[in-house]
Amino acid sequence: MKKILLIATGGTIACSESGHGLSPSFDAEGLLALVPEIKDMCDISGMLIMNIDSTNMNPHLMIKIAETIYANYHDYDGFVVTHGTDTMGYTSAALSYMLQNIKKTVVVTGSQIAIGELYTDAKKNISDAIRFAIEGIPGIFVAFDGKIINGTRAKKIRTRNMNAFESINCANVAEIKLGKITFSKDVCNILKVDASKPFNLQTSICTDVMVVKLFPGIKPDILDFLKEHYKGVIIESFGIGGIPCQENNDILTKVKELIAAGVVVVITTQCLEEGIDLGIYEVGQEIAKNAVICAGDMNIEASIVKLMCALGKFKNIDDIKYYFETPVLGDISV
Ligand SMILES: NC(=O)C[C@H](N)C(=O)O
Repeated sequence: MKKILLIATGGTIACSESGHGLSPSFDAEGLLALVPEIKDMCDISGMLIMNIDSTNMNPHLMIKIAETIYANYHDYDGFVVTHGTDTMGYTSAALSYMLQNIKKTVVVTGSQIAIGELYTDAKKNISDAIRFAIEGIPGIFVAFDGKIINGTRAKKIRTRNMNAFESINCANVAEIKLGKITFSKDVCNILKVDASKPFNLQTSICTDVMVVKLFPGIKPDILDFLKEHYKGVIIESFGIGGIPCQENNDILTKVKELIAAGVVVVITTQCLEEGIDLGIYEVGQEIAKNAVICAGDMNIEASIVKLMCALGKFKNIDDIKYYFETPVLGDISV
C-alpha cells in the first residue's frame, strides 16, 4: 500500500459553526475519521500545520507547507494538502515553484461545504485527491469536484457552486468519476518533470509585489507611488495587451519610469482566457519596446507567486525575465 501524508491547513473543509461564523476546527485526524474508507486505499497519516481560513494565507505560510512536504518527502509516496478554496490557486502555484523538480504527487483540495454538513463535497474531494496522489504522477495538482487541475492553472471562479474551480488556458489533467481516473494525455505531456534534475526546495521570495488592474479613467500617478515602494509590478492590461498612452491618461510613460527606476514590470491581461500578444496593436507594440516581462497566458495567481520567487532568487532583470517566461510545470504555453 502507498503511504500518503495528509497535511491539514484549515479552510471550509475543516470548518464548523463557531457561533460567529464558520471557522476551521477539524484537525487532520478529525477529517480522516469522517472518511474511513480511505484506509482501504492507502496507508494514510495526518498532520495539522495550521488551521486558518485561507483568507489569512500568506507567502510565509505557503513556505511552511512546502517545507513540511520537503521534510517528509522520503517517508511518503505522495501528499494531500487540505486548504481553503479562496486562495488555493495561489498556494498550488507557489508549491509548484518552491518544490522544484518534484518526483512525487502533491494534491491540494478543499470543499465548498464543511465536512460535517449533510451535503458536503469534502469527502468526495478528499477521496479523489488521495486517489490521484496514489497514482504517483510528479507535480502539484488541485482536486475539486471531480477535476484534477494543474496547480499552476487552477482558478476559483465560483463562490458557492461545488464546481468552483476551472483550469485556465489548459485542459484538466484528469477527471475522476466514482474513483475512476480518466487522463488527458496532451496535458500529461507538458507536465513532464526533468528526471535528471534533483528535487530541491526553493523558498527565497520577495513579497514587494503589486498588481495594478487598469480601468478606463485610472490615474497614472498611482505608478509614482509604486515606484517608491515595490520591486515588481504586474499590470493587468486591456485585452490582448493594451496600455493607455494618450496625453491625459499616459500609463505608458509611467511604466517606462518604473523600469528606469529598476522596478520589474510584468504585463498580463485582465481577460481570463487566451493571454497576451503585444505584437498585434500599436498600443501593445509600444510597451513591448521596453524591458517588460510578458506573462503570456499564465493566470494571475501563478504570475504573482512566480514573480515573488523570481525576485527572491535573482537580481538581474535578464535572469528574472528568463525565469518568469520559461515554463514551469506547464504554467505558461509556448
Ligand atoms: N470554501 C472555502 O474554503 C472558503 C474559505 N473562506 C477558505 O478559503 O478558507
